[in-house]
Amino acid sequence: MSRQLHLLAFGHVPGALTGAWRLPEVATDRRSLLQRTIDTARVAEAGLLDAIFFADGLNFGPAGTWPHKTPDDFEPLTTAAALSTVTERLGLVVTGSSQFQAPYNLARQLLSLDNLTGGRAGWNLVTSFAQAAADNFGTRGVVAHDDRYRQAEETLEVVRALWDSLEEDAVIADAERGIFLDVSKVHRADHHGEHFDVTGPLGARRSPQGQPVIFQAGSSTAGTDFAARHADAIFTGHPTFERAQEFYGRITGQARDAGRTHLPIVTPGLSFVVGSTDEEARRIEEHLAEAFIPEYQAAWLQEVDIDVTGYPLDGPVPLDRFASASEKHHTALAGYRHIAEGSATLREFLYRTISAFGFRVVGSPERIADEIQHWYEDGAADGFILQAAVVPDQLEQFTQHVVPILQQRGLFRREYAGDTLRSHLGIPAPANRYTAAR
Ligand SMILES: Cc1cc2nc3c(=O)[nH]c(=O)nc-3n(C[C@H](O)[C@H](O)[C@H](O)COP(=O)(O)O)c2cc1C
Repeated sequence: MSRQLHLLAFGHVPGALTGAWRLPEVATDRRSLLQRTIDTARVAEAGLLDAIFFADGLNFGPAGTWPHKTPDDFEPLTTAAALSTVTERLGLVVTGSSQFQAPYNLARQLLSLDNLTGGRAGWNLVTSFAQAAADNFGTRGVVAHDDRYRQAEETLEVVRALWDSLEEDAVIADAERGIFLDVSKVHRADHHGEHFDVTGPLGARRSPQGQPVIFQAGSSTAGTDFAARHADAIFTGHPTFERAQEFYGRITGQARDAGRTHLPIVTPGLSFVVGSTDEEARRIEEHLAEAFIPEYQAAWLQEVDIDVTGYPLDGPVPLDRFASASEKHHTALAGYRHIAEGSATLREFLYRTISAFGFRVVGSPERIADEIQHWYEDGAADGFILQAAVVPDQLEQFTQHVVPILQQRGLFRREYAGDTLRSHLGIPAPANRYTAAR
């Protein structure tokens, strides 16, 4: 299959802009948060996007953020299940922690979602860096970084073994004999490792796409090593084309070295403001900026060991309040430093960090399409995760005005080629290990 651009959208309401709830058009909107989430998924599907994506930090964030937050932190898996009933083709990618969830539960929930959605589920496997998340699970401190990846490795091994419990043709449904399953095609995981002992089998049939798609976002040495070997698709975030291109070359090189024939898809974050002209986009940007809450953002950054709370917003960025580049937040810190160096004031820095997971473009549909094409054709990305400031509004501007340009240029699909997330992403279904061994 020829190479194809992939577009996913963040599904969190009311959007990626902290303080989006203050915008008059949001504050006076009578839709419930659930309805706004549903509308966002529908816009994503009408725009033929590959998937909608839900991140998850397993905590409510630093206390300094609480006064400014909306309690819309829906749990990703249940949200995706609800959205599956109002969409037909759109992929649904949910974050699940290898650190705090038992592999059996993860395997069961994700394969259930995959079956219930006709093969549209993806798992964003995270190792959960936040101390505040650890505090919610009764663990005494965050497990050391590289140990988290060792555990992630074993979690994924167990989950995949459980997903292989039933071979494709295990179901025979012989009503006459009362035999539903051919037990020679049902397998226990019988896993005994450093962190887990799991017997299995998992009583769920193979999904229409074989198995859920694995997404990963590691950026440290251990993280990229893990992603290069295991991920079907890789989330990442870079403030400049050059950094993204370097990352893309490195991670696909690592995947090749690991012997992978089907290379992972790399999708950096793209934060955008689209208007009919560059001038209009700038006006919309000014309007959005009025809702921004710098105090929220300063408090939020404490989570990645940057503590600039209490410093004058119109003064310089206090760079000595940034942790030295730790493995813990490797790429994030590098990205924030880059932003800090180009910001005249702390206020400007804080505003620009709302798109820290990615590149930011403010402009006409053509300008945004040009950037996408440049990154895609010049080796920096296979696609993007769209982080609209306000959803569904800004996402809809994108699907209505940028997507048609990408289609005209032959970069993006004009219709879905299949019904599963794997078919959108062009990723083959993995063979069941027992079937393959026959
Ligand atoms: C687009 C994107 C989305 C992410 N979503 C989550 C998330 O939902 N939950 C989470 O705990 N971490 C999330 N992360 C953080 C990564 O899982 C990872 O911890 C981070 O990139 C640092 O990499 P490292 O763990 O290899 O140091 C995300 C990262 C990116 C770039």
